[in-house]
Amino acid sequence: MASPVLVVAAAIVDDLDDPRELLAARRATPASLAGRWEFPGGKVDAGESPEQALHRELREELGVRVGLGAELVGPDDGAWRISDAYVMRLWLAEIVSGTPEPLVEHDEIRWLPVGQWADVPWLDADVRIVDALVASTAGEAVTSEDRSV
Ligand SMILES: Nc1nc2c([nH]c(=O)n2[C@H]2C[C@H](O)[C@@H](COP(=O)(O)OP(=O)(O)OP(=O)(O)O)O2)c(=O)[nH]1
Repeated sequence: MASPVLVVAAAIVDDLDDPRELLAARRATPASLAGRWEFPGGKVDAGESPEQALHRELREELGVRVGLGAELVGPDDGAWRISDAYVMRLWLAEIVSGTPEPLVEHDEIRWLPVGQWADVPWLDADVRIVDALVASTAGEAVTSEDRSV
């Protein structure tokens, strides 16, 4: 069987040191995925490193440049198996220039506040990844109630 194609994506947060908002993107295409939310990103092209591909995809899809933080290491040889055809790697990221807009395959982007990161209909394969992301950033994401004490 052919080895799965590598997809790279970003969990873009407002602040890598204190992540409170997560950027989710709603797919407009293809019809089978339209209306579901995902991490912006895409396939790695021949000759690209995963990180190069991720920067390219975020420029093309959202019009932003990012700084990458830690990778959210997955259970499938360090990555996240998302289907028979694809395996995904995901990095935390922070915008360093540009204002994100849904330029290509998305019709909406949304900053999800802390505590509501799972509250949109993510692509099926992303649900466990969002859960892992919430768990991995829980220690850093301080609620507004915490801040006031
Ligand atoms: N970008 C992205 N793709 C995901 C996620 N979760 C998930 O199952 N996928 C699937 C959807 C697609 O079937 C597959 C490939 O992603 P893609 O369609 O964004 O790749 P791409 O931008 O390179 O697409 P294209 O230029 O070939 O049209 O991965 C996710 O969180 N982000």
